[in-house]
Amino acid sequence: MTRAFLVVMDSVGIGGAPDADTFFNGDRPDTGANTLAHIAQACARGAAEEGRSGPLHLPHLDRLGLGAATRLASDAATPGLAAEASGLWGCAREHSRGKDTPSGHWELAGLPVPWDWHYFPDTIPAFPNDLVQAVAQAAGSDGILGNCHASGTVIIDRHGAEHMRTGQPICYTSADSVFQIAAHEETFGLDRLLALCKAVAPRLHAMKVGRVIARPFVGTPEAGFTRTTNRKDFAITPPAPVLTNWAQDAGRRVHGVGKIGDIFSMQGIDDVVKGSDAELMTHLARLIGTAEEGSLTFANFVEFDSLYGHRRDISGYARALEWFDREIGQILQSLRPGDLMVLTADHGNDPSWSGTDHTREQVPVLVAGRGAGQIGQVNFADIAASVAAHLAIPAQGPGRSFL
Ligand SMILES: O=P(O)(O)O[C@H]1O[C@H](CO)[C@@H](O)[C@H]1O
Ligand SMILES: [Mn+2]
Ligand SMILES: [Mn+2]
Repeated sequence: MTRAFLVVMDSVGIGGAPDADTFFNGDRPDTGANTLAHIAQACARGAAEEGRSGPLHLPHLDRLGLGAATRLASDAATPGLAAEASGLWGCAREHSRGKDTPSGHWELAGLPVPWDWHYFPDTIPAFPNDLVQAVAQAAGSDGILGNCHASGTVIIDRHGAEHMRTGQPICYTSADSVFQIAAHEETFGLDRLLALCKAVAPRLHAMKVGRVIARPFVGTPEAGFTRTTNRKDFAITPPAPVLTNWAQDAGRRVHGVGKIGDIFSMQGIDDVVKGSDAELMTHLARLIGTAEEGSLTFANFVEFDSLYGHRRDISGYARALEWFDREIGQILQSLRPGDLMVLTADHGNDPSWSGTDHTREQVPVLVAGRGAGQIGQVNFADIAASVAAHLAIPAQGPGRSFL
């Protein structure tokens, strides 16, 4: 028996999506967006010097094949990433018509999204009146604030004081199929915010809006507002069994790390640990020591995306990558013979791009524990099929194992 660790570096895209021209940030198509390459290029020209310095330094990921995968996906220059790949490496493309976290993760888990998500228009108001009424009623408020496309940090600065005064929830969306509700943890109440999201989620899911996201924050108008780690996503349940179900149905343990539980509505998942990425890394290290033979551990590290990609913070993103690389270097050393670790991503979020939304990109597929070589260009669902093949459990859906 062997174990599998599937680790998603949220939004670490490597460019080259063949359908990038059909996805947008505002009016600009995502053609040419390349999260990893553009960060590497900014670092190399000294344009990412906050809290770090010089060329992007990712020796462990690069040795697994990150630079090689990026050049395969997109032909982009990857200064600083020039190692001879010693892992099994390739790049993967997504087929679902969404560049969001659930679309990416479901497809990585073997299930391309079988429908078109509902997106709210980039207009003010963004939400239909009946939805606004329903949300206000569920919140027990006179109305809602926001009602537009926005960045989550900008909108709490804009409406935080009024929200504290009126008790109206701040509702906003993005280029993703999301309905996000921001509210103050103390004046509005965290439990009340979670209950509100849970109450309105079925209505939004029925519209094929992928997620209702609770966005709690703290602070004051004078000192400013900060979001907390108590974010919670209420996502549509995957409409068919995915990798986690395949494993559980075969009698295997399935451990979730980070937002995996939310993304899959806990389908097929035995237990989940949550926290900051630093805390999640500690949990992942612990699981490398304790995960049962034959088990699947599925982890998501979200801060690349939430703290740096959406904020268009190139230095911050580079710092996060360099931190992750150091940590994963340690983790790779503690894998046991027979263990498989796959490092990949769910979409891009190029911090050098315009707008604040995800970018349609291919993702890296970096495999430790199964020798060296080139996988080439594969599909997201092939990752699920490969993990299933490694665990010797039956797979479903369109994926084909590359192992
Ligand atoms: O700007 P914030 O609130 O971080 O929102 C981002 O987070 C959402 C979920 O990942 C995305 O759809 C994007 O809107
Ligand atoms: Mn994501
Ligand atoms: Mn995101």
